[in-house]
Amino acid sequence: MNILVCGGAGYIGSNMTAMLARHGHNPVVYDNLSKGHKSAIRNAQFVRGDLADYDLLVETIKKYSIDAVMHFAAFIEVGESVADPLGYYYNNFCNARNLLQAMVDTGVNKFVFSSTAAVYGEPETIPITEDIAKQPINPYGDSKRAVELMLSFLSKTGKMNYAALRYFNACGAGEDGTLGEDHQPESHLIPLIIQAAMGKREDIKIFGNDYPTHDGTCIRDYIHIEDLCKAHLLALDKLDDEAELIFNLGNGKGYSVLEVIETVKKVSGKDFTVITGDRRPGDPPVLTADASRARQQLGWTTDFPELEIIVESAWKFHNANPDGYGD
Ligand SMILES: NC(=O)c1ccc[n+]([C@@H]2O[C@H](COP(=O)([O-])OP(=O)(O)OC[C@H]3O[C@@H](n4cnc5c(N)ncnc54)[C@H](O)[C@@H]3O)[C@@H](O)[C@H]2O)c1
Ligand SMILES: O=c1ccn([C@@H]2O[C@H](COP(=O)(O)OP(=O)(O)O[C@H]3O[C@H](CO)[C@@H](O)[C@H](O)[C@H]3O)[C@@H](O)[C@H]2O)c(=O)[nH]1
Repeated sequence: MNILVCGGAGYIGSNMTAMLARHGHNPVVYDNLSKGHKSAIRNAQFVRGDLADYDLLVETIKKYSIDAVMHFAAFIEVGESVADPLGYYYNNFCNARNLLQAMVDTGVNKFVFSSTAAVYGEPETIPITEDIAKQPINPYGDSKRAVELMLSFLSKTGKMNYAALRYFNACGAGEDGTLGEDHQPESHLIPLIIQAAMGKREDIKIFGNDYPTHDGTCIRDYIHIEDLCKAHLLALDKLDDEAELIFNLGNGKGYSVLEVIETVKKVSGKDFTVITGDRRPGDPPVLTADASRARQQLGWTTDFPELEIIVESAWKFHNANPDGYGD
């Protein structure tokens, strides 16, 4: 299939682009490079453009005879979204609406959407199943939830089949460890700890050690980027017959911040300074996925569920690329 990968220069989108090519698809990356990296696209076809540019979207869809769209392009920082809600609703919701309009107007009716565990807010039950209440507690999660609702209504018109994939914490490096995480600025736990292990930052700060968890630090469900991308291929296949698919994507096993720090110490063989700071606003204590629906309905399996393997792949990437993609 000819697949438009919006946000294909970013962390997850670039891994997806590589996987699509490996599986015989023809990915076309559409990205404004506001956050992504041109070199992460490798030799995939590339259109530099913004999601707000309806005419360029339509032109691109027609030019490359696009059959389906995978949509990764968004702003992704919870804290930033609290400071700039309008910017987040604009890029994550209004621009997604623009993209969907371009698809409907050109007759493209398969859409895979990057959603997030942040749509659940502070869940009352753990592990999280897809059907529990969706009560986002920040503009980032709410902007993603708003797109989900728009997709649900749109699918009922018969004009769009969609999969909303609710990622838990994406991490590690894919494509033989050469496509890793390089966000500017970086806010994600594993790359930040690795920077501390590499001596690129003075320390790692734990955001709160007074949570109701076994060691007081937050628990998250870390999912390897390759396993995450694999689920997109499976979901895409299902969109021939299904109008509406919603899946959690996580391993179902939680690790605390302290356990992640210990794992990086073990994998790297390095010691570094760990300090404890205040809680970060908007952080729920525990987020772990019940992903049995994806396992049952998609036949999804994970190849790299162990945190140590995930951290090893990230460590390898950051050592080989100490300045990330260097741009
Ligand atoms: N990283 C995670 O753990 C995680 C977890 C849950 C959900 N997600 C979702 O997955 C998606 C990808 O995340 P990521 O970590 O790869 O982010 P990323 O920032 O690395 O990639 C996003 C890409 O989209 C591009 N982009 C943003 N706005 C654009 C616009 N208006 N027009 C064109 N291009 C634009 C950026 O340049 C970048 O290349 C996002 O939608 C995010 O919300 C990520
Ligand atoms: O320097 C740091 C950075 C993070 N953390 C903690 O580490 C955990 C993981 O944080 P982070 O890597 O920033 O991920 P999350 O905030 O859990 O969010 C990620 O995972 C969510 C789904 O679970 C997605 O919605 C988001 O897009 C994605 O960034 C959280 O408890 C943070 O408080 C620290 O203690 N110190």
